[in-house]
Amino acid sequence: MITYSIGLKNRFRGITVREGMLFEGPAGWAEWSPFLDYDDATCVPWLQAAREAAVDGWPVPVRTAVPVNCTVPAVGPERAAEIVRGSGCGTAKVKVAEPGQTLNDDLARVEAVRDAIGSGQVRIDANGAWSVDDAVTNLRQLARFDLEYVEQPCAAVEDLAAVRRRTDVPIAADESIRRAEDPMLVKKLEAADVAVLKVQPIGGVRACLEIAEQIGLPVVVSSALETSVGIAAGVALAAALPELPYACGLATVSMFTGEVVADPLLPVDGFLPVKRVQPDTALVNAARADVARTAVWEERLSRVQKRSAG
Ligand SMILES: O=C(O)CCC(=O)C1=CC=C[C@@H](O)[C@@H]1C(=O)O
Ligand SMILES: [Mg+2]
Repeated sequence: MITYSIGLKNRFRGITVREGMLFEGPAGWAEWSPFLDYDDATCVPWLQAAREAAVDGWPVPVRTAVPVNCTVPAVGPERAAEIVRGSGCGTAKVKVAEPGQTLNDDLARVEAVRDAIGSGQVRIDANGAWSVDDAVTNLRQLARFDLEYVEQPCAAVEDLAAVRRRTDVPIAADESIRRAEDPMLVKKLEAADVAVLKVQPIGGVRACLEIAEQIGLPVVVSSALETSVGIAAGVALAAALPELPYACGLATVSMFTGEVVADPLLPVDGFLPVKRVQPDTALVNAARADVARTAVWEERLSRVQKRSAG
C-alpha cells in the first residue's frame, strides 16, 4: 500500500497538492484517491472502483486509443493558451466561474483558448457555480467562442434542465451524475445533452457502463485528477463504451508536477493509448507522502473499508 502526495502545476478545484493511495491486486494496480473534503460515505464508491481495478480487472476494450481534451484551469489567458498549444489536443476544456474571479476573466481565458486551438473544439465547466439567470446571460456572451458544450452550469439538476431550455449551448451533466442520489434524474428531466462519467466517484468501470446504457446520452469519460494508475481506469471505460463521439477529459496527468509511472498516460496528438500501467519504484519513492499524511490515509482507508463491508 503506497500513499502518494504530488503537487499540481496550477491550483485546481481549490487544491494545490493531490494525495491518494495505490495498491496492487491480482488484476493489477489500483488507485484510491477521494478528495480530502469528501466524507467517508462519499468515499465508498471510490473504493469499489479501486477493488474492481485490483481484483476483477476491466471489460474487453473495443478501441485501442481514446481521444482527449486538454484541461485548462482558471489561469490567465497567456498561461491558458500555453497549456492548449503544449497539449497537442484538438479539444480544450476550460474552467470558468472560479470563486473570486469575474465573467471578464472567463471571457479572456476562453478567448485565448479559442485563438490557440483554432478550428478545434472548446468546452467549458462551471462546476455548478451559476444561478439559472447567470448561466443564461453568461452563456450568451461566452457562446461567441463557439462552445461544444457547458459542463454543469448550475448545481441543481432542475436548474440544468431550466438552462437547457433557455440556451443553444448544449449542456453536460457532471456533478448531477457523480454526486446525485439518482443519476437518472438527468434523463427524466431531460436536463442534459451529454453525460460526464468518472470511474472512481461512480464506483468502477462496470458501474459507469451501466449508467451509460440506462441514461441514453453520449458519454464523456473524465478523470478525477489521478496519477496514471487511476487514469488507466478511465481509459478502460472510454475504451469499452460502444460509442465514443466526444473527446474525454482524461489528459490530466500533465497537471501534476510528478508521476508514479515511468511511461505516463500523456496524450500523443490528442489520443491516449489503451493500456494498464505499472508504478516505477524510484518515482513512487519520490512521490511518497510523509509519515503523518500516510497515517491519515491509512486511517481513512480502514474507516471506509469498514463502511463498505457493512
Ligand atoms: O474533464 C477534464 O478535462 C478533467 C477533469 C476535471 O475537470 C475534473 C476532475 C476532478 C474534479 C473536478 O472538479 C473536475 C470536473 O469538474 O470535471
Ligand atoms: Mg466537471
